[in-house]
Amino acid sequence: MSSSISPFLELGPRTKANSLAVLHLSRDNLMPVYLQQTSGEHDGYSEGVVVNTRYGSFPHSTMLNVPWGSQIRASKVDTGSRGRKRKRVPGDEADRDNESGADTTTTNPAAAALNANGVKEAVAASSGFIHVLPPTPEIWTTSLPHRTQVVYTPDYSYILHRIRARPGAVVIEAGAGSGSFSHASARAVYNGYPQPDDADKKKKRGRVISFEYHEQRFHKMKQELADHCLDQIVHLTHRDVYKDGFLIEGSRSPEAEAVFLDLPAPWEALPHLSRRKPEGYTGLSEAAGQRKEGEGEWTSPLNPRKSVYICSFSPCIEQVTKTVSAMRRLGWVDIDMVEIANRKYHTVRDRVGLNMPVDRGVNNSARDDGIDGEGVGGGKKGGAVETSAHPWMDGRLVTRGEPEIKTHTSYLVFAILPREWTKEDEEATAKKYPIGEEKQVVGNLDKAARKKERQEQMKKLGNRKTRRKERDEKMAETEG
Ligand SMILES: C[S@@+](CC[C@H](N)C(=O)[O-])C[C@H]1O[C@@H](n2cnc3c(N)ncnc32)[C@H](O)[C@@H]1O
Repeated sequence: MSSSISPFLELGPRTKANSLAVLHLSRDNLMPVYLQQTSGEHDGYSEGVVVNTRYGSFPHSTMLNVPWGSQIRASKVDTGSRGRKRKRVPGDEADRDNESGADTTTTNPAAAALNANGVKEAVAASSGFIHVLPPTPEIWTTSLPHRTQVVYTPDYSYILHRIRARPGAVVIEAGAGSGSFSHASARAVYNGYPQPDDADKKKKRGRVISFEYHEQRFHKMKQELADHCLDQIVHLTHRDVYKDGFLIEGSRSPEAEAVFLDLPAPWEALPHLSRRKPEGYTGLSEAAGQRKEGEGEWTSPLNPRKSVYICSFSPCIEQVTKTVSAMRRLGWVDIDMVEIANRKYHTVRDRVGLNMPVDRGVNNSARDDGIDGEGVGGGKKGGAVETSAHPWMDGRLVTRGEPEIKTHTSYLVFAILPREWTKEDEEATAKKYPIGEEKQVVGNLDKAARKKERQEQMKKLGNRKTRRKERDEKMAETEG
């Protein structure tokens, strides 16, 4: 179990060593890396650990302790022993590492300037740059290693809102797949890490109770959650939820108030998400280490004091029909279906003209491009250029929508399972709020009654003011 705070939950202002960062190479090309502080040569590079991309080589030392979002210039890397080890053949892998043309020189590392960690100080190359981004669930979704189809941001932002995933909530999720939804829901429910005195203080911590039955995916995700310091927020269990339901630690209820199902047959999991033992329930398998049908009391995984909000995510309408039928049978209400038709809008500065030879709102050169001398929007290549004091404000601001809506992802079925209302609950409430014995009616529909209400309120306010005035006068007299 990890002890530090997840960068997905509480992000510092700057990048740090041994923490996840996402390298933004181009719009749809993101690369997650664990930034490392190395001492001395690493893998033949005198600058320590180096990331090689088509935009150049980037030693980790150049990406450490910089504000998130910083632009990082490619470096001329010193291949040191790596360069001496073997002769390069044009087109081999090491050669491709430097497609950008960023200089890769072989020098004597001992002769180069070393920093405090004993690695060579990186020297900026003549071209190539990337940006270093913080790991947010949104960025993770676009950069994560895909093990399955994933839930994308436009869908999960809406789902989390509809199932009321908020700090302190307990959300059940199945299946976990590639962990895209798990990361987003962990951030939504996070209200601090569990503390030893939580029970004494009656503090309820937000948690995601996640299930995955594919063994390899389960192990990969377990490791990923530990690496991201999310293992105390997301509790992942290896289980077939159709057979074995959603109880945790043997037969304990997680008392969930929200559920997200991303399963091929959600109607098979739904009976386990009931408040009482459903008719025709076939019980749990012994594999889950839980009681079998007929043994002991039925334990529901749902919070008995709250209405439960569910979303089931299915790619085809036949699955939706079956899910809705099962929900109706099992007492879910307010069932509706939504499809998110997401469309991206690009907002750019449209800068065209003789002085903008290659640039239509795209950064072709690095922000601090001291080498060509002119910076963004300039460039000597295009001839004499006049740039304004704020080149990023040049040109018309243009917004363009994607010509077509992206293909269908999934149908979202939402429903609510109200909390059970017993005779005892009714009696207790009637006792607390007796009908016909209200002390005061606020917001009367009758105009005259409302006027009277207002007058009475004004009178009360006036009385209070007079009383305060009298008290102040009395105090002034005594002090005098
Ligand atoms: C489409 S993926 C989920 C993707 C995930 N929501 C995400 O955002 O990354 C569906 C997952 O459900 C798992 N699964 C299928 N049937 C299951 C079952 N009966 N119990 C638990 N997991 C199951 C699959 O192994 C698969 O990983």
